[in-house]
Amino acid sequence: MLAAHEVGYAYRGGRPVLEEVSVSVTPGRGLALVGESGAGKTTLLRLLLGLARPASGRVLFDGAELNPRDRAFRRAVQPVFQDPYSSLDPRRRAGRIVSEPLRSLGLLAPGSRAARREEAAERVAEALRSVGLPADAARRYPHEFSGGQRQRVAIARAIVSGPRVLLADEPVSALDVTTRVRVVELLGGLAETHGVTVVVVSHDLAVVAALCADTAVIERGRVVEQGRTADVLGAPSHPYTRRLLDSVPRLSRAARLGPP
Ligand SMILES: Nc1ncnc2c1ncn2[C@@H]1O[C@H](COP(=O)(O)OP(=O)(O)OP(=O)(O)O)[C@@H](O)[C@H]1O
Repeated sequence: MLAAHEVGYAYRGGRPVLEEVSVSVTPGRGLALVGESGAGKTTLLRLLLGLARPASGRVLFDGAELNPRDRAFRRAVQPVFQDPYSSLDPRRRAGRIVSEPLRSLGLLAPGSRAARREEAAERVAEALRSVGLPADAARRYPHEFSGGQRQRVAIARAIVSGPRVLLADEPVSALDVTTRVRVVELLGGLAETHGVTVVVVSHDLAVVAALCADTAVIERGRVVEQGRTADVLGAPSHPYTRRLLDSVPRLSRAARLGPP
């Protein structure tokens, strides 16, 4: 459905950030991209979103070279960003924010202005319901929601067009722990009920295990290990993955004990 085939990428004048990276998204199987900070995960997500073009290799959507202007692609592949504070326009009501993809992708049936507005309102209400927000949330501005609710608004905007893939970059890392669990459950539920496949960048391996059947481990711009999440995290074959897993108990122990 969506794949990177031996892609390479470098930011202007810099060293390569990705080298010969191949990953593919299989319908119904969430894919996690994990690796240390700076490994290139976000850059890979940007290539899969068509926000940047690979310097070498190819990004394919439904078997053909990805064209970011292709409406079918823009409808099918939607982003969810890390920080719902900065990804939602503070001057617009949630209803307007969530309906934006319907307008920009021309998904409203042709008809009178009033009929289109009514259709948009119905589809927005349905998307808001799907993410567990009341329909009257449409009238509120982003600052009138909690962080978790704001991320739900962002997810409603991502699903309103009926996408096949959600590309989510650290979708819950800006949230507190309890809210995080709820939003992960929401994403997992949407994957089942709406048939969307999630591609998630996360440093939280619990999130990865909950959402993704497959995992690719990236170290300094290269995929060093990939396969079923249960295998990759359960019995890692690459020393880098083992180090990544080893750092988890250390981190949670440190968090429990607090500063020395
Ligand atoms: N706009 C940019 N211009 C130049 N270099 C960049 C830019 N964005 C990222 N980089 C560099 O590219 C490399 C990969 O960054 P990227 O954000 O893809 O990593 P990441 O694995 O997502 O890291 P993190 O987990 O910290 O978000 C890093 O060395 C980073 O410094």
